Amino acid sequence: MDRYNDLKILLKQWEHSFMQTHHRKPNKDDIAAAPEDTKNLYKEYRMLKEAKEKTTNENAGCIQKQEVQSPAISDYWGSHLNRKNLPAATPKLTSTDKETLQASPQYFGMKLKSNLNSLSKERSFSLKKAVTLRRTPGKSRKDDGIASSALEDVVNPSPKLANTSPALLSPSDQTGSTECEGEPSDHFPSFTPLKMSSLSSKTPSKSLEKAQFLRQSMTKRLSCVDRGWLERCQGFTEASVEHKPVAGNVDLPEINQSSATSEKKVVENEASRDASSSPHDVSQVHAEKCSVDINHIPGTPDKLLTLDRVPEGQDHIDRCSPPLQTRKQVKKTQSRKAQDSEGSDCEQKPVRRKGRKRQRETEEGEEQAGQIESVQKKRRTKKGDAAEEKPVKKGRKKKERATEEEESTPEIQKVPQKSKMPQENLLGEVDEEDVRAASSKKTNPIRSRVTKNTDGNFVKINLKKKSHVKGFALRGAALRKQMYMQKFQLKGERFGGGFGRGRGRFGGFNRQGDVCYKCGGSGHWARDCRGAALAPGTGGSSQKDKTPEDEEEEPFELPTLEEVARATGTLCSEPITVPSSVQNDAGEKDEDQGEEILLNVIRPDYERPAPPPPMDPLYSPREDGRVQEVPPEVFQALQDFGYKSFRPGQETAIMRILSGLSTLVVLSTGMGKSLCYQLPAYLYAQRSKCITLVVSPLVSLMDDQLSGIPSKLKAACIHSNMSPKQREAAIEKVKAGEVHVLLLSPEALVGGGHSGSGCLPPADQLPPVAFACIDEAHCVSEWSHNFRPCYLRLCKVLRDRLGVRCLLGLTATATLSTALDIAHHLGISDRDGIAVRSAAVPHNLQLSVSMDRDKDQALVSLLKVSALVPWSPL
Ligand SMILES: Nc1ncnc2c1ncn2[C@@H]1O[C@H](COP(=O)(O)OP(=O)(O)OP(=O)(O)O)[C@@H](O)[C@H]1O
Repeated sequence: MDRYNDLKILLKQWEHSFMQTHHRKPNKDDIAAAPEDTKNLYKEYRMLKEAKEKTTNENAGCIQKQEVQSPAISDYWGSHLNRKNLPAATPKLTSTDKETLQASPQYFGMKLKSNLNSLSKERSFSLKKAVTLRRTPGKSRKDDGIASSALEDVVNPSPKLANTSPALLSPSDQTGSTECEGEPSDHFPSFTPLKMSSLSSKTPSKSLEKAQFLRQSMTKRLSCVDRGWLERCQGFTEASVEHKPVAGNVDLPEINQSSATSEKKVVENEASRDASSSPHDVSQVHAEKCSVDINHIPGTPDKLLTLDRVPEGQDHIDRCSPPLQTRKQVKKTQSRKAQDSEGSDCEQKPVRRKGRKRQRETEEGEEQAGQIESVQKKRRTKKGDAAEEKPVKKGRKKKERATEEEESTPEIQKVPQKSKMPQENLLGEVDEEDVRAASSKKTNPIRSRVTKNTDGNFVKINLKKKSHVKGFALRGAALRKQMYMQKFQLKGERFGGGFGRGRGRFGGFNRQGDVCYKCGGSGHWARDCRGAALAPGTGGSSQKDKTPEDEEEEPFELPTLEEVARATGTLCSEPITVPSSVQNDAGEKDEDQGEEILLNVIRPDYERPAPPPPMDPLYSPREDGRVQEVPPEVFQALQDFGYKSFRPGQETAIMRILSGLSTLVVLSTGMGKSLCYQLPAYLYAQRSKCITLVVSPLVSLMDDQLSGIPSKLKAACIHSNMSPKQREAAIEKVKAGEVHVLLLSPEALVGGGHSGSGCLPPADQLPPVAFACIDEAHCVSEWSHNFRPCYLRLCKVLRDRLGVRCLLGLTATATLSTALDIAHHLGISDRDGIAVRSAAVPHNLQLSVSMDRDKDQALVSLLKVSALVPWSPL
């Protein structure tokens, strides 16, 4: 080769120099006229070239033959015709090679046409044999589309096959190497991959002899080949010319290594290799079998039957089967496939077949293990099987997903992936380490997911429920109780009182008077008291509750009652004598008699702040207790209010109030009872700074009074519908003396609930109260139809807290007994206190009683009376 290249370089240089001098390429005459050295170089170059071409043709034939013989991995037509084995980038051809290759299909195409008619009459065509070849897996059909056209030429146009008579192929049948010699070297100099260059070791003389024979045989063989098939072969041929290895054909080097030396052995030892049962050699054996069978396919269709005769080779038949079928062929063979059960197996996916093969091998191994190994080893085998089946299943899924990727992946790369799986030996045993590795790969991700879910970072939410709370949450009654207690806690914080249950637990000690009954301290209630109020040893606080700080404190003993009485000067000097009868009855308590005497101390009453002194009346009554005559200023005030004269009862009532005499006014509605407190309030306010309290039971009445009060009077009201700020504002006005009349509810004055205090500030902060008017005074009487308990305490609070001595009761509905009862509460002792008491029924109101059962009809008839007709608005 080196000499050949050197000669080529030298001749190129000479031709280059010739072109520079003559400006044209050298022809034969120029070469003949060249120097002797150049001629010799040309001669030597031609010889070497011719010898090289012949050897390469032989190698190409061998490769084509051997690739046909190794369909276990590629296909019938060899890996060089397999599209998946084509290089990614088609290498470029030289100009001479291109011309040669472009010419060759045309030549053989014309040959094919000319021989078509004559050859078709010579041989018959068996569909059955062709059908056998059509059992091609879809995968192979899809991948090896290049070979499909070639297969069509083999199957359908039987005359073409007839052209390659057994006589011509007899040498190849006899020896595997002789068939390789049928390749033409002239027209396909680069058709043979240069991987076969190792065969160039054959002598050139032998090659020269065989070349002529091969030209004839190969010419005839190629005459039956499709032109398109040959054109598709150009790509691979070009790759061979460029000396680039086939990327996907990994079997080729192995074949090359063995083909030159042991090709015959492969054929001869076929029977002996069938006996080989090694699982690792199974594929190789079947591949060789297929290769042997396929050797006969192009020439003799009868040899196609060998595919069906392969006993174990369903898997390998698929591998050896033609890779591609056209759609027409598929349609034609569908019905035949249904009848042919054997062929149906060939159409199964390779992945599934692979898994079945693995299972079959595993079962065989189990059987062997059961015969040889002990029960303990059987268990190991089962474990190994379980671990092995999982990777197989996993492999199936992966293979389904990445079918195309695996198809393009070389077999060499797949082998190490398979080796990761747990392998079993001939006895069916599985290596435990492999099983652990496989199981760990399978189980680890699952475990990680499980730990992730049970980690606590994720909470399972039931969407059917309307709400979800992580962790413990109160529900139902417990939740309502919690909200209830929280409500009272807020109430205690805001108002300082609230419900008793909420005090100790939720606080509420924001009032100054809230102290513990036991120890007198603040901040806790008596039931929670742990202080020193309890006598030592009584067990108020256990030793466990005592903190070290408590133990360090000095013991404090409460003084006895005697000591307190003596200290305060309230100790009674003379002991109280207990009656004898009581002593006899309680003879058992004689021992404690002395202590009772000592405990008989003067207990001071609760000293309320002294009420302010009552205001002096504007007019003092006469000596006989009657009121004075109406002074002119009173009339003046009446005129100031816009009235010219008093109505009946008003004059007496006003003069009694101005005289400081409590009075009960019982007048009908609309008789002018309001003037009875408005005018005295105005007169008192004219004299000095004071206020008049008007207690009204209803807010509506207060509003009505405020709306109808004379402009001379300044009034304000305090009731429950007002906000605290509004109430405080009204109180501030009262304190400032800007209000003459203060209307308020009895609860606001007396105080509601258990607090015992109303909204009014202490009396010392208020202006002096001239008098108090109780509207709807019948509410005071328990016999009234509208009794309100606060009214019972009303007069007491007015007297005791505010120092009110003059009370005015106003009511429109009070019988005599009720009036007397009201007068009793108001402190009206004299009968004249009920100064004004009009008729219960006004004079302009006539009462009548109807005994009719049909009340509605009686009312209608009454309204139709002539006397009521003018009062129709009624
Ligand atoms: N001396 C008077 N002269 C003229 N009109 C008066 C006099 N006194 C009161 N009135 C008028 O009588 C009407 C009723 O007065 P008032 O509301 O005081 O009656 P009342 O007895 O208080 O009624 P009620 O029982 O509904 O409170 C008012 O419009 C008032 O202006």
